[in-house]
Amino acid sequence: MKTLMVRTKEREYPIHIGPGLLSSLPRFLEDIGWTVEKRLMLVTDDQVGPLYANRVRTTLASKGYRVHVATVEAGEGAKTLRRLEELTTVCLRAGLDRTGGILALGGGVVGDLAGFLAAAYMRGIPFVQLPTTLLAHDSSVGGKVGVNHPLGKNMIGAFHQPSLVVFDVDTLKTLPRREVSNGFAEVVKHALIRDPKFVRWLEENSGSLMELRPEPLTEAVLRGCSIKAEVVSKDEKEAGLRAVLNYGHTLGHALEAAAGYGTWSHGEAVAVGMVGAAMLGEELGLCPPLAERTRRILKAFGLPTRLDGDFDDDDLLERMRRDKKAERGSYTFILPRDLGRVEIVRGVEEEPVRRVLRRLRGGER
Ligand SMILES: NC(=O)c1ccc[n+]([C@@H]2O[C@H](COP(=O)([O-])OP(=O)(O)OC[C@H]3O[C@@H](n4cnc5c(N)ncnc54)[C@H](O)[C@@H]3O)[C@@H](O)[C@H]2O)c1
Ligand SMILES: O=C(O)C(=O)C[C@@H](O)[C@H](O)[C@H](O)COP(=O)(O)O
Ligand SMILES: [Zn+2]
Repeated sequence: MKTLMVRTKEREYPIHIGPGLLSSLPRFLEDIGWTVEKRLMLVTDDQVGPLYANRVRTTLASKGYRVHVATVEAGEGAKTLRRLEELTTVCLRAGLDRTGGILALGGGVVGDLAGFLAAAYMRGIPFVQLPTTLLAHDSSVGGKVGVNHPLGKNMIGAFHQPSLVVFDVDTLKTLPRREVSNGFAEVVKHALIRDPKFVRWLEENSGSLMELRPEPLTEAVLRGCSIKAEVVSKDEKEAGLRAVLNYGHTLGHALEAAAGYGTWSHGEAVAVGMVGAAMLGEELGLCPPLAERTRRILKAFGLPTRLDGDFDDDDLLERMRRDKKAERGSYTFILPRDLGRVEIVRGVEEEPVRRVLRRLRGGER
């Protein structure tokens, strides 16, 4: 097992990464001071629940914890205010009070939703992230929690740091292949924004990583989590630096919402968004040619790199102007300066963005 720490101004918490860790959950909870008196609400989805929820509940119950389980439907469609209200009802009926805690067992959807429940329930109770997707090496760390709005991704949310993250990499064995690719989009993102050596390592090891070979897989999760933890520790509330974690997301979020949440996975949309960001960096003369290399690495992880589908450019542009990073309706992007180095760029003109949308539709598949 490897442990990383996230250290913000107000708190610090561990991220444990390794195989078989769910069975040690009672010990990890004890380490952060959660006693058996703490009533727990385990939130999961209807795909993850049948695989892991019973095991987690039984492990905790055997040590004396009282654990309620709340299940939402699998997929992005569950990240809504409606589900938040329903989960609140479940918590109230179960008698959860301010001494209680939430466990988020699942991918980024469950993590964001249950984390927001924890942020809002009785104005805030603690929660623990138990990520089960590769993508969730990103979403479980850093405390961005929330739900979607029809007009934009994650438009309603909060910063609420977990008290603990336990990433049992054995859970990745049951991931469908599309979800493996989905998760690698954020791993590649972490490399592209911060670490050229990690980019080269991913290029060299894409084959064994896609086969989920335990050693390189754990290494990839660790390196991705380390980059996330380092950035969040320096800028918890996105005053500046943290925005680099949004590489590929200005277009990515617009695609997810425009296609209808859940049509494109988050990682697929971010993959196309990162190719677009590299193209935009090239168009604006900010970086050496990077779009083709970005495309190649993402393709090696089975990700899309083109804008296929019935998207209306004006609609996408409007959505990108509404992005959370935007100020006074101008386009803001995270753009590359070089391999492994990006920066926030405000006030981008519309014409180069339109050219990029056209470029993303052309070229080889
Ligand atoms: N808060 C953050 O910092 C942050 C970071 C990145 C992404 N996100 C959010 O995360 C969400 C995407 O997360 P995701 O890709 O994990 O999606 P997800 O939670 O929908 O999981 C993807 C699918 O895999 C299934 N699944 C999960 N674990 C499984 C397992 N071990 N075995 C078999 N099936 C399993 C789920 O039921 C679901 O159908 C998006 O809403 C995105 O906005 C948040
Ligand atoms: O943690 C962050 O900061 C990120 O930007 C990580 C992203 O991968 C993630 O998708 C996040 O939810 C996006 O945040 P948002 O503020 O753009 O909604
Ligand atoms: Zn993301």
